[in-house]
Amino acid sequence: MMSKIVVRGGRRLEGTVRVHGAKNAVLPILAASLLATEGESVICDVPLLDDVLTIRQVLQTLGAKAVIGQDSMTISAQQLTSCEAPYEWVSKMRASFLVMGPLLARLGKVRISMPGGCAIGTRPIDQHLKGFEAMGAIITTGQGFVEAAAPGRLKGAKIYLDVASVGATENIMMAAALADGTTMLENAAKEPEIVDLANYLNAMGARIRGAGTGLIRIEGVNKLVGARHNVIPDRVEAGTFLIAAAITGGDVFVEGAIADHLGPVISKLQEMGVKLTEEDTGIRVQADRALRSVDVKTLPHPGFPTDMQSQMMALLLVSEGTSVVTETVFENRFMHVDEFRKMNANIKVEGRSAIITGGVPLHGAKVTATDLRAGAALICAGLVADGETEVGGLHHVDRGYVDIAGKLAALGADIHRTADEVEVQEIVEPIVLSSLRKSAEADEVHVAAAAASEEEGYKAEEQVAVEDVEPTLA
Ligand SMILES: CC(=O)N[C@H]1[C@@H](OP(=O)(O)OP(=O)(O)OC[C@H]2O[C@@H](n3ccc(=O)[nH]c3=O)[C@H](O)[C@@H]2O)O[C@H](CO)[C@@H](O)[C@@H]1O
Ligand SMILES: C=C(OP(=O)(O)O)C(=O)O
Repeated sequence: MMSKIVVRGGRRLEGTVRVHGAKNAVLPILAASLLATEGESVICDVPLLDDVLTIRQVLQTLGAKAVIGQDSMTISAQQLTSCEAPYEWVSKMRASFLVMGPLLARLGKVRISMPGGCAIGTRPIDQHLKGFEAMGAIITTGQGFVEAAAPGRLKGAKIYLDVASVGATENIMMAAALADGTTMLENAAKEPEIVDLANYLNAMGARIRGAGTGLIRIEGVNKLVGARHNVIPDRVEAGTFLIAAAITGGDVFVEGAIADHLGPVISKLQEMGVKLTEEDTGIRVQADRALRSVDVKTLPHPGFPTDMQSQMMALLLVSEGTSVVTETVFENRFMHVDEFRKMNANIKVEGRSAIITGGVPLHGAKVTATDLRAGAALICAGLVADGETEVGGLHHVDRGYVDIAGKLAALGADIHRTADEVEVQEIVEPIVLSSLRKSAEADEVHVAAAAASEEEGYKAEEQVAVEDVEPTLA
């Protein structure tokens, strides 16, 4: 039996919840660690998510060491043994494609599976490839793979992105950090995770200016070395808890939430009548009266984040009046609408907009997370629905939330996760790692064991430098 999260609605959330490190920051940061030819990188505040375990597998497949510690990961990438990122991992998680820039810059060649589309949209990679080509890479695609070679070295270039893509900005920034000459990246994405990646790359010895604005200047350097870095708190997880608290009329302190990263979410919640107070170490959310409906349009940062759209929709379901939610970033990010309807929600979709008639009572139902944020949104709706809501499809939720049920239960929600027999039997390593999620004490024991067995593995295994390996590219 696949596990489910079971919520019984009606409890008001109260207390403090701590936000983990940001999934969307740690994934590119771990990919960027491949650029270090000397020294180790120690990445702190690493959330132990399934996506993090996936990128770790990718790094290991390429020959890097990636040892999990207590909320941290230590990466040594001095000797890479492969330039190929296989289908197995890239198909599992699109962000695996972020190793393309580092591998191309570092090794001059890469073979990587095409990430393909996913539930929320087709998600092309044309802007990533356009950037690499402008830097002199020769790219061929076929049989589900992208192969690229940069004879000599990548060259700095002026690159204009047709869409301000987060992933393309990150991939190009990482490649340009080791290129010959200066890259000017125009219409770059401005998300806080891009600033975090640039800070890490600069700590490794890169020369990047302007991250967080639409124009990023990257002066290529000859060498990057391992560095220590603390990942920023997860603004989407923080925003999810702001909404979970607000939907129950609760009073919660979201520790680690950074108001600057949550501007549009905070503004919309305030328009609705939610009280938010910025404190030194986080944000307090209080919602003690009926909420007003608002219209929301998703946009690239600093606009309203698409990753908060479904959670916001859950809150709009319980507010008075009619709201229009328009999704402009992904063409297919309304799959949660049908699931909300199972809970009695009144939503009409017209093209890229969803029209929500709020204030209709929600009823518990069996629903499925259609993507990661949809899962979080359904859990939020379950917190106020009458009766029991059973949320399945938790493999999506586990990609991006560390123990969401445990955190909500600690705030007073009536919520639990059922055991997960099939997944536990099928996935060997994540068993150890998911048990790490259970308690801080267990964490220490298992982390020590995992690290020790890994160290032994390294000793036993003969390391082969990538230069000694037959090129895998045609
Ligand atoms: C791991 C990670 O950080 N994921 C985030 C990242 O995804 P990701 O980096 O994949 O998202 P992008 O910013 O690239 O995508 C935004 C839009 O640009 C389009 N596009 C993108 C690349 C390209 O080469 N061509 C193109 O047309 C996409 O199809 C999409 O419509 O940003 C998204 C938008 O904020 C978030 O929802 C994801 O949570
Ligand atoms: C869409 C998301 O992630 P990804 O880009 O990894 O699919 C998300 O975090 O909501």
